[in-house]
Parts: sequence; structure tokens; C-alpha cells
Amino acid sequence: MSAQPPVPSLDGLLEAVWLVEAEGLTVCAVNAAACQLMGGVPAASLLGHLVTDWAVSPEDMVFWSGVAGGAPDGLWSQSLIRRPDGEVLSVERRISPTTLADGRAAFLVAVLDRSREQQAANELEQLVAELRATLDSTADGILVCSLRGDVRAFNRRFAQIWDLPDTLQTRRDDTALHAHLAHSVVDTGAYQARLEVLTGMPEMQGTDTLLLRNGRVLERVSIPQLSRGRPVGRVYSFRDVTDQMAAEAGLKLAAKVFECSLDAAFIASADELLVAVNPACERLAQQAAGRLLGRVAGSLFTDPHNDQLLDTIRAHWRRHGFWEGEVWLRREDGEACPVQLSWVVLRDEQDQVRQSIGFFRDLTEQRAARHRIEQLAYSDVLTGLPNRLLLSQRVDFALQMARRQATSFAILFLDLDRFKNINDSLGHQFGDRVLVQVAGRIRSCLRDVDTLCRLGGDEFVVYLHGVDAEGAELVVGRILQELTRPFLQDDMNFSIGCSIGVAMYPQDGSTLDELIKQADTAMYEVKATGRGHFRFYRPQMNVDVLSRMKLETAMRQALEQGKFRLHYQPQLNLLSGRLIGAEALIRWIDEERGPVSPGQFIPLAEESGFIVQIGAWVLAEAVRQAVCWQQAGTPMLVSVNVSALQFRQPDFVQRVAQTLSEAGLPAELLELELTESILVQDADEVLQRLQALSSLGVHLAIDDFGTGYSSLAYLKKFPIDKLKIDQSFVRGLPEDESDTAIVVAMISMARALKLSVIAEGVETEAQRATLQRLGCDEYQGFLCSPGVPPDKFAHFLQALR
Ligand SMILES: Nc1nc2c(ncn2[C@@H]2O[C@H](COP(=O)(O)O[C@H]3[C@@H](O)[C@H](n4cnc5c(=O)[nH]c(N)nc54)O[C@@H]3COP(=O)(O)O)[C@@H](O)[C@H]2O)c(=O)[nH]1
Repeated sequence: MSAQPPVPSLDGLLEAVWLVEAEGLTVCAVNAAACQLMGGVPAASLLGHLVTDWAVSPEDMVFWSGVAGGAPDGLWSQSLIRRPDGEVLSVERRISPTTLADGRAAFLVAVLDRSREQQAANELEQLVAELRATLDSTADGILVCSLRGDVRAFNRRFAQIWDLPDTLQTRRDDTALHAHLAHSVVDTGAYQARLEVLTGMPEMQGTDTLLLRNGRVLERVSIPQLSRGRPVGRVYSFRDVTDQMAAEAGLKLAAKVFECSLDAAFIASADELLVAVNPACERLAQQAAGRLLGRVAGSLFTDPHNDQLLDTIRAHWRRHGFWEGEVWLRREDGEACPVQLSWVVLRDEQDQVRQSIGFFRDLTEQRAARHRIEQLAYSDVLTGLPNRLLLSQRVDFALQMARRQATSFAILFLDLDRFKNINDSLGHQFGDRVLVQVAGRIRSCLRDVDTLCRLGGDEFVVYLHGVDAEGAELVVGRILQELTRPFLQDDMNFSIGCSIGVAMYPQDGSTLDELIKQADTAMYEVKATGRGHFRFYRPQMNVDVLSRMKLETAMRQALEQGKFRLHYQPQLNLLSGRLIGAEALIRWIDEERGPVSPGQFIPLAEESGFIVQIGAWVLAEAVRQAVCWQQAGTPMLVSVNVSALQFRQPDFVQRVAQTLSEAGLPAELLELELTESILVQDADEVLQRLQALSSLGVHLAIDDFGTGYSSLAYLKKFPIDKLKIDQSFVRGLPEDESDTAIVVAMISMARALKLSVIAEGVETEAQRATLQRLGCDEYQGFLCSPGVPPDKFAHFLQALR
């Protein structure tokens, strides 16, 4: 180590200093601060070192290498030096040329250690870079402004959110940037106003929402930027909440749907406890939410066919994630109501049940409608009885069983007697109510295993399960007896007869159709031979039905071919015995059949409606005959039977008037015999017609009085002239007390109402005398004469006038 040359004392200097000989570039003197800077080494270890050993920066290297070519001016700049231990220090170094005491050129190197400042600067730079990176990586857009609004910084996200053009990102133009922001929002005015407020209140914080023209929605948070507790600027953060708002709107919508759904809905927790119910659920379960929440959801439902309902549901959940089916909802009032339940399970990523949502809907009305549809398909609307379809299903099943077990059963065909009269006279609504009563009565005679079916109209079919002929006869007897009991409808007492045909399986048929057909045939046989009874089917009966059809055809031909005739039965005054009238009675002698009784073909004509044509012919013919008698100088009242259907023809009165005027017969010489059933039809309509007929001058008599709805009400109301006591009451006179009593009552009633009375079917003198004694006015019957042709009647005209 060489000794320090004579140099000015350096130790008083605070900065590190060393002297470098220009010639060899060796360090010839150092001060204590230099020793300290170079790592706390002794001065001796530094002396004699080439200064270039410590140079690091190219600038220093260039400087020292330039020294040989002439003393440079010096150098002052930030630089680096390498310590003997190899560490590089950041320094501020100043090199100044100087001269040693011996005159040699030298350089004074003064060095200030700047490594701390440099480190601080580096750290600051790094911090800024990190901050910048942080700012750029935040999800929110950040804008930092001065208090005046000058833009200090913004991050990348801000540029994205606001769709900043490149020019505004690369070149600072605060005015243009603020203009871009203001223009991007829908309500520019409100945006500007808000900025002004914020500018005027630097410490204010706030959050608001901006709707951009591109449809996005931004949430803006504005907070003051503070430095030492004082606002120095403002930081705006912008968050795109468009999707979040849409999701929130979706959630709100879902909540609304849940609330307002007409279907009942509930949400259950993972352990199936109710956590939410909607109002429809409360309504249907008849329980407030407070009572439902916390209950096991499955406890609301039950299935009478499945006592493991919940296990079934859970098993289905495992496979399909939902369960759907019809169950019963237990309600507060203890009643259960049928519901359609859809129960969906919600699982998380680990496939664990998180929640379940159930929807259910009241099926009461739907079931009722379904039941009603089934009822309509299988039952008769009026009576609710099974219809033909249901009957055939039951009988098909019965046939299979009966075949297998070799048992028998019966089919009954029931038809009400003269029900048409009820319908015609009292109207269809009345008739319908009667049918319902009848159905109830028949049903009461049957067992549960039997089936009563209404075919339509007044026709019923009964399937009697497992009976033989004897059993069938017992049931039939019960039905006939039950239907004989008087009916009461609308304060009206009346009786209804019934004719029943019976067919037995297996002897009368092997299908339902066959059995019904045979029972129907048997029923017709009953009708044809007196009604109100029953018959078992016999093969011969089919022939009878055929003959009825033939009879109807022949009857129509008879009218066309003018084969009908009228006979006239004298009507006499009981006291004087004088002839007072003639009842016209139709007669028909068929070429094949010979004389056919009106008792046989008139009911057939009434059933088919052909009575209207027959009636018109009878009226015209009787009037024509009366004109003949009048012209012959023996005018005589002619009495004509009018059937209910004929009277109900809208133009009936007009036809009567026309027939009279065309023939030229005074109306007073015509009497119309009306059955009681006609008078109890639509009262106003009947009254109108009767008044019209009466004002023509036609006489009106009530035929067969006492056999129908004998009611004082209509006798009082209608312009009736005469009552005809039915021959069934006359027959028992004078012995039968009740017949006598009835006849007395009728005559008294007629007296009270100032009506004349005629008795029909008088066959004996005793009957005639009794009637005379009881005060009857007139009579007719075989005692005097049956109905006779006009030429024979002429005899009475001469003899009894
Ligand atoms: N709508 C019309 N009905 C008519 C007409 N002609 C007849 N009839 C109805 O047919 C039923 C049977 O009539 P008929 O066989 O002619 O019997 C009548 C008389 O012959 C019979 N009669 C008369 N006197 C006696 C008697 O002393 N004994 C006895 N056993 N029978 C007797 O009574 C029948 C008259 O009945 P009515 O009409 O009630 O006065 C019968 O219901 C006729 O009404 C027609 O043209 N149109």
C-alpha cells in the first residue's frame, strides 16, 4: 500500500471523496466517508486502486478512458459504483479536475450515496406499476378526477364500459372525454346536473344509476379522494349492473309468479319442511301460511290407494327429479280435496337435495265434470238411470257369467199405459216429472244387483240378475203394484198403468238385443190385450207384432179407399124417452179381417198420429150426415168424438168452422165429445179454443167423465155444456154402492155447474130407472140401440122424436 500523496485534507467533507491521479488513474487519497461508503474498509485498502475498478456505468468508463487523451472538464451525474465487496451502489457522483500539491493533474471524485433514494424511487415506481395493474384488473371502471374535474386517471375497464374511442385513451383531452360520457347516457341533463352537485360538494359520497344509450345500466359510486384528510379529487367507480338487474328482475318476476299463481305452490327445504307457500296454497289448504310453514310438506297429501305415498315420490325423484300424480289434499276442515300435484326436487352440484318445489291444483271441478261426462255417456239425463250403453255393458258381463255358471236372468220391457195422454194433455215438463217418479218407484222394487235403464220416452228395461221365471214374476208383480198406487204431481192425483213384457235368458235369446226384442214383443201383447199386466215372451208373439204393423197399414189404406163408415147411436131424454142426439161411432169392415173394432184400431191410430186424419174424416162425414137429416126435415144433434191429438192441432177450431160452413150445418147441431185429458192441457190455450168453439155455437161435452182427472177447476172455467158419465160407472148400477155414489156425486156436480148429464152404456131397464131416479138427464146404450148405420137410424128419427 502506498502512502497518501500530499493532498488537501478531505476528512472534513461529509460526502465520500477520493483523489485520482490523472496519469495512472489510481486512487491516491480517500476520506473517512469514502471508507465508510466503500463498505467500512480501511483507507489503506483503497489507496492505489485503479478508479476504473469501481466504475460501472459506461459514462464513467468513457470518462476515465478519455482522461489519457487530455483532461476532461469533469462530470456530474447520477451513476453507479462497485464497492470492493462487489456491491453496486447508486450514487450521485461529481468528478472535478484538480492539481496535486506537487503539480500533477488529478481528479477529485465526490460521491453521495443515493442508493436509499434510488431504492425508494424504485419501490415507488413498482408501487405505481402495481397500482396501475390493480386498477386495470378491477372489475369496475375507475375514473379519478381533480376537484375541478380534470381527469387524473382511468383504468382499462372504464374505457371498456364507456366504450371510449382509442383517441381518448391515448391522448389526453378532458373536455372530449367528459363530453363523451355525457353523450353516452340517456338522460344527459340529469347526468350533468349530478356532476355539478358533486363538484360543488367535494366531500359528498353517492351512488346512483346511469342508463346508457346502448341499453347497458351502470351503477356509479362517487367518493372523494382524500389527501391528509382533505378532498383533493374524486374517484368514480362504474359497475355494469345490466345483467344483475335483469337477474333481479327475473327473480322479482318469479316471486310475483309464485305469489299470484292460481295454482297452489310451496317450497320445501332439503328435509322437506315447508319454507314458503303462496296465497293459493293457503286458500286451498284452508290454512294460513303461519300454520303451514315448518310442517312436513308430504303431510299435506294422502293417497287412499298408496299408504307409502312419500316413499313413492322420493323414489321417483331419485330417478326423474320430479313426481306428478293425483292425490288428496288434507284440509283444515278435515275434508280432503283431490289435487293434481307436481313436485320437483332441486339438487346442488354434489347431487344433494337442496329444495323442492310443489305445485298443486284443485281437481274437484274437473272430477265433477269428468263424472258428469261419464254420467252423460252412461246414463239417461232425465232420470239419471243407466242408459242402453251401460245396460249392455252390464248385461254382456252377466251373459258371460250366466254362460259359465249355467244360470238364468230376466229382461223386462216396461211401457207406461197411456203416458202419451199425460204428455199430450199436461205437457212434456209435467210428463218428465212423472217419469222421474216412475223411475224411482220401479227402482224401489229392485235389488242393487239389478239394473234399471230408461230406453227413452216411457220405455224402461230392467235386467233382473240371477232370477228364474218365478223370481221374475215376483218382481214384476211388485212393480205393477207399486205403479198402481196413485201419483201426486202438482196437486194433481192420477194413476198410471204399466205393461210389462218378460224375456228369460237363455230360452228367449242369447244377446241383450234379442232379449229386449222378445220382452218388447211380450209387452205389446199386453197392450193389445188390455194393458196393466205382464206377459212372458212366447214365440207366437212375434207373429202378433207383425199383425199390428199390418193392421196399421191396412187402416191407412182403408181411409184412402173410403172403407170407413159411421154408425150412430141414439141419445135419449131419460124422462120423455125422446131422441135428442146421435153419437157418431166409426166402423171399419176390412176385407181380410172382417169388422175391426175401433177399440182396436183407434189406439193404434192415436199412437201413430193417424188419428188426426181419421178424426177429420169423421167430423166431415158426421156433419154431412147431420145436413142430410136437416134437409130431410128431421134435424138432429150429432155428437163426434175428438181425440186429444186432434184437438191440439193449431187449426182445429178453424177446421171445425170450415167443415160446418162448407156443409152448411148450423153449429148448434154439432156436439164435440172431448176427453178429460184434453181439458187439463195448457189451460189458457184450451180455454181459448173452447171459447172459440162455443162462440161458433158448437156444443161441448166431456166424454168418459170420472175416468181421468175429474177436476172442478176446469169444469168451472170452461164453457162445457154436458158431462157424459162413463159406462164403467153405469155398469154397476143399481147394485154397486160406490158406483151409485159416484154417479150421484157427478150429477150433483153437474147440477151445481148447470151442466146437463148423459149416461152411456145403459144396457138394462134397472140402470135406466136408477139414472132417472138419480136425476140424470139423458142416456144412450144398448138398452135403446147400439150404433147403427144412417138408414137404420132414420127409424129412430121417425119413432122417437
Ligand atoms: N176418436 C174417435 N174415437 C172413436 C170414434 N168412434 C169410436 N171411437 C172410440 O172407440 C172406442 C170404441 O168404440 P166403440 O167400439 O164404437 O164403442 C162405443 C159404443 O159402441 C160402446 N157402447 C155404446 N153403448 C154401449 C153399451 O150399452 N154397452 C157397451 N158395452 N158398449 C156400448 O161404447 C163406445 C162409445 O164410447 P164413448 O166414445 O166413450 O161414448 C171408444 O172409446 C170410442 O170413443 C171416432 O169416430 N173417433
